Amino acid sequence: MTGKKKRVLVVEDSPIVLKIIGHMVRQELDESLYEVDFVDSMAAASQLMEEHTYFAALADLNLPDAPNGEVVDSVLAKGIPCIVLTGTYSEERRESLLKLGIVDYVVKESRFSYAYAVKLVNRLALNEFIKVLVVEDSTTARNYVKGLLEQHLFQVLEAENGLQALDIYKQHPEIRLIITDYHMPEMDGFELVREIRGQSDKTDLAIIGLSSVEKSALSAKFIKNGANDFLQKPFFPEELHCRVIHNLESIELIQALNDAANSDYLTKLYNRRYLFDVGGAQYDHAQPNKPFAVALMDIDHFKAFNDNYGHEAGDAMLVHVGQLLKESFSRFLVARMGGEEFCVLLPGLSQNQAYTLMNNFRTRFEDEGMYLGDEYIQATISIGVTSMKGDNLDSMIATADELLYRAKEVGRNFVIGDDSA
Ligand SMILES: Nc1nc2c(ncn2[C@@H]2O[C@H](COP(=O)(O)OP(=O)(O)OP(=O)(O)O)[C@@H](O)[C@H]2O)c(=O)[nH]1
Repeated sequence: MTGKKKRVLVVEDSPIVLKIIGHMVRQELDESLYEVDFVDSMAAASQLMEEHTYFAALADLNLPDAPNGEVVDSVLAKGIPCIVLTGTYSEERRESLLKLGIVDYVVKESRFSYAYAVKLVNRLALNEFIKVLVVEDSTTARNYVKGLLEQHLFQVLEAENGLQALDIYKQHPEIRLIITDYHMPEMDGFELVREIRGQSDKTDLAIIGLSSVEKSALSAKFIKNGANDFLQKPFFPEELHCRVIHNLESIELIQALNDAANSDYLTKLYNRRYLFDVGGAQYDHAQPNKPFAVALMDIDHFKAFNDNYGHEAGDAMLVHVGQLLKESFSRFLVARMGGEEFCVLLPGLSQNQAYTLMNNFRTRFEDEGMYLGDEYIQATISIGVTSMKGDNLDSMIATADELLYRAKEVGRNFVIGDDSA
């Protein structure tokens, strides 16, 4: 990891609870991303907060030197998102904690509560990169929702009606969640949902509709129009947070499944299936008057490489090729076809341009080997590159394959293009 680690403070006086949280931290928080400090008193926590900048804190409400939640106040006063650990639960306690602006509270009941608290830290780190659009004409209601989302570190954008929301969504297509009211001037919530669903489906963008209790039929209508979920007003902060997290996690899960289905497990490049699905569509929709090149490449004598250095070293070499390809062709679709064969689609590139890029890659690969323990090992690659358009992507790949075969025939570590064939 290149950036600085995020620092998390845990303040808890019970040794047993500290031990369990320590275990959860090791299980849930990647140590290359987080640095966690454990202390058992307000005095020690105050000292550390003077010395470091914290990303988040888990703080016990009752400490021997701070029996009335003073540590929570001081964590919040420093602007640190705070997850409160409390031994007891009561309605008054809950209300007073929420008023303070904490991220969440966790009743110290079982290891599941501690797991929840620790996982929340990870969630906050993800939230920092997520844009949420709040669409609501009442400033008070909008600010309320915005404030709750900001406690969970989301980047919040605001719109007063559906039309404004559409405009903002156009400017920020990376928005992952829209929370929208129903009654608004210019364009109401239903119309907004219908419009948005014409552009993005439920697996790319979540929409939560807000409706009042008196008009509970609105909730069903929101869903029928394409919202992922709804929330009846007035709602508790916890309800909003749970719905938000639940909907984002669903999208993230689907995204992860899609990624797994489309990528190669070893090199993390796209796989053959993705190449033919997405690359095939790219080819079919390419402008007929524009060039389109396809390169197919294969590591030389890879069987011998495996025999000499072992299968694991072979795997490492495949990952190495994948990394170099990603770096060298970041603008283009790169896929692992299977085995030691890779493909790059180069829409818009002429034969000459594609040939030059491929030859540069060939020499780069030849020059930049990799370390296997202390040993520096190198390999070479042969490439076939064509810009002769066929009926479809398959036929171009077949042509590139013939050229690749020629590159092997003439001695390997070679690029063969249409002209040189
Ligand atoms: N380590 C490793 N090896 C693989 C993987 N997939 C395929 N291979 C090996 O790649 C080798 C490909 O060998 P061949 O097709 O005979 O070709 P080659 O030895 O590279 O020879 P040329 O292509 O003619 O230069 C086989 O030994 C496969 O076992 C993989 O995922 N990991």
